[in-house]
Amino acid sequence: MIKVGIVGGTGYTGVELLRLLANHPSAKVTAVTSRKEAGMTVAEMFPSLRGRVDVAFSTPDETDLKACDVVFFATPHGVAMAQARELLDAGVKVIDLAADFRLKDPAEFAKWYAMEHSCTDLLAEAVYGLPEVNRDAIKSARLIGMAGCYPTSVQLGLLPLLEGGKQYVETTTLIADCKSGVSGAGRKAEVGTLFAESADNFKAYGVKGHRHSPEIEQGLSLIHGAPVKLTFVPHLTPMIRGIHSTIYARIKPEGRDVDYQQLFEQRFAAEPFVDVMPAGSCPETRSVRGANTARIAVHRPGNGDLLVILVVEDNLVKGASGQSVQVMNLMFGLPENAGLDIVPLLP
Ligand SMILES: NC(=O)C1=CN([C@@H]2O[C@H](COP(=O)(O)OP(=O)(O)OC[C@H]3O[C@@H](n4cnc5c(N)ncnc54)[C@H](OP(=O)(O)O)[C@@H]3O)[C@@H](O)[C@H]2O)C=CC1
Ligand SMILES: CC(=O)N[C@@H](CCC(=O)OP(=O)(O)O)C(=O)O
Repeated sequence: MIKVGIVGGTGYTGVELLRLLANHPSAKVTAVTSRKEAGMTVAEMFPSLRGRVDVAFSTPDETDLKACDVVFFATPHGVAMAQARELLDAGVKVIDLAADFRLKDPAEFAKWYAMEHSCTDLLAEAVYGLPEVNRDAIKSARLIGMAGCYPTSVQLGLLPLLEGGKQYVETTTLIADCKSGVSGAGRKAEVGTLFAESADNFKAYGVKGHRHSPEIEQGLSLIHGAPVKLTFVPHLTPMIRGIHSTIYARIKPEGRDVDYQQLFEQRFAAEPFVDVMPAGSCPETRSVRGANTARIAVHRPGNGDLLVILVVEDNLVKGASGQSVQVMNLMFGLPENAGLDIVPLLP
């Protein structure tokens, strides 16, 4: 049994990890931290886990994380980079759900996250946690910087078009118009996610620049093998879970005769967690709620020069905790879908 530690078990991605790992056949949560709720059992805090998780929160200082085989950081940016070195030296694998190990350039990290990177020596070693792109590297990694929630959906939606230097679409005019449910902002108190502020409302944010833009451009440029530019506009929608990304890509002359439905179906045929919908479909966020699946549809309106790619995922599952369990499975040589064989909850 793999011994799992979770730093930040009271947040939305933390409790989602607890839920998913409660059903995992080969992993058990043996340590979970919270500074505010230390002493309380997980089941007292989250009655949804009564009878399923038998562990109590303890403070990060009191928790013996070095006794774990793997530690997930479900914490704000800046926490994992302060502890990763010590854990790795003790032989513990580290999976960070925050952005500490996503961007390869520490100056970009400082610019977007308003803090200096305190562990730059590990940036080169860290592997980006997006299995459909980096599966082999993940299998042998000790340290993972999980892909962000919006970046997961956008990179999956563009993967078949850009991979390996493909010249089907223009790579300087890409647009990702993305919408997220409010759990994407975490469980911390913020005026913008109050019911009275976010319910019955719809708004864009971060239009001038969002911290996921450099992550998406870095990832797409690596996928393509040449610089890729993208305009990313996130929106907040009055739902709890879910991301819907609408991606626009202008077809180049070289891409006019491509059968895009077939391209997407073939690219993802062997992927356990990516479902390419039949031609003409419009995937709904509720079709993936609670599950580790991204559903994708590719459209070419009027058979013209613009591709419209629709991607839905659950931000807390394929966008965060589920994908991080998928990554753990790969790191430990387990079946990739262990603990993740979940039918979405509907309605
Ligand atoms: N929500 C989402 O959809 C997604 C989130 N992420 C990323 O995952 C991470 C966690 O997100 P989320 O679960 O939403 O966040 P939350 O705000 O819901 O939870 C944060 C957790 O971290 C703990 N924590 C806060 N500060 C510290 C600290 N300094 N040291 C140790 N523990 C701390 C909190 O507990 P306590 O204060 O009691 O210690 C809490 O359990 C973030 O980096 C986020 O960007 C990634 C993809 C999607
Ligand atoms: C709705 C909302 O506020 N979403 C968050 C992104 C979700 C998140 O936590 O970002 P990571 O995937 O990088 O960890 C935001 O825009 O900052």
